[in-house]
Amino acid sequence: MSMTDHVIETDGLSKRYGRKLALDHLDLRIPRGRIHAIVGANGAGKSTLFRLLLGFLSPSSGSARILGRDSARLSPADRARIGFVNEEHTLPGWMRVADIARMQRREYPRWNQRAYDEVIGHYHVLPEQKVGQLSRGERAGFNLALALARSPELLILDEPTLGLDVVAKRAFLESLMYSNATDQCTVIYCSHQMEEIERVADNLIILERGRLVHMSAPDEFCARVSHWVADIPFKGPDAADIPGLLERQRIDGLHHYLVFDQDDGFAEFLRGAGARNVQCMPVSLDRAVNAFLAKNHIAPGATH
Ligand SMILES: Nc1ncnc2c1ncn2[C@@H]1O[C@H](COP(=O)(O)OP(=O)(O)OP(=O)(O)O)[C@@H](O)[C@H]1O
Repeated sequence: MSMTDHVIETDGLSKRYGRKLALDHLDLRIPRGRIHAIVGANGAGKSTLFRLLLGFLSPSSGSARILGRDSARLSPADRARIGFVNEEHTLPGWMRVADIARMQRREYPRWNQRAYDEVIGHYHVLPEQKVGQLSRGERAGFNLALALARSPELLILDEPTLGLDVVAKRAFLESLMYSNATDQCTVIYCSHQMEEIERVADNLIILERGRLVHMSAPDEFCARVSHWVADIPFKGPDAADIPGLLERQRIDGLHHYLVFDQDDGFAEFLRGAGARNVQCMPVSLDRAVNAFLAKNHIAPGATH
């Protein structure tokens, strides 16, 4: 482990695919412990970042370290400290659940049977079932049970609930959140599902076109976005004049504004623009992140 105790450290990390710059001088530091969510629009560079961190791709420039090791030179022993679950859940369909668990128990010296039993206990998975017979949700749970039982120091979950129904998503999140095994490791959770992130994440990391644009606790981020409703006759102020504007809409004759980093001064601004009634409302994380991502030209400095 490095002196700084960051599980992930990138310095000026860039990845270019031909003319496309997928990661753009990314400086990211993720501290050890807790659950960190990485979010970003499609194509923001999340999968590229994971591939670079795990050494499956080489950077165009800059460097990446994972658990204090250079990503480009990970040994099998380093890899054994890292768990990775994605939506593909690639296990041989013809093998039985019990046989895979037995094989992994032998293969991984830090195997934690209690963690395995605890997580798999959330699912109706029978040991004699073949992987190919499991439902998508059961397969996701089985993968999570295996990943946590290997006692990783770092567990990367890349869209692990993609394609699962609401019940299966909830089962997955609960088995993750209530597992004692997660106390011992740092979890990186990558998802487009904000309600999941709201429930599990301690830290929210937002990537936009290969750059880090925000990092803070999710509720701190939410508190910086506010929703204002104003009763303004006629068309209201021009978008270019509205401070911190992320999104605006006109619904039933009322003007709705989602704005970033605005305080009571914004009410004054709206009154100055002719508003008779002004109301401010809190915003869900889903709404806040999506409005933030939809608005390209506002990119506040990342907070560490
Ligand atoms: N092998 C490749 N060749 C060319 N361009 C690529 C390649 N892989 C990714 N890209 C481009 O790099 C950018 C980042 O892609 P990446 O898959 O890392 O994004 P992402 O954030 O994981 O997206 P999503 O949320 O859709 O999975 C995208 O614009 C994509 O088109």
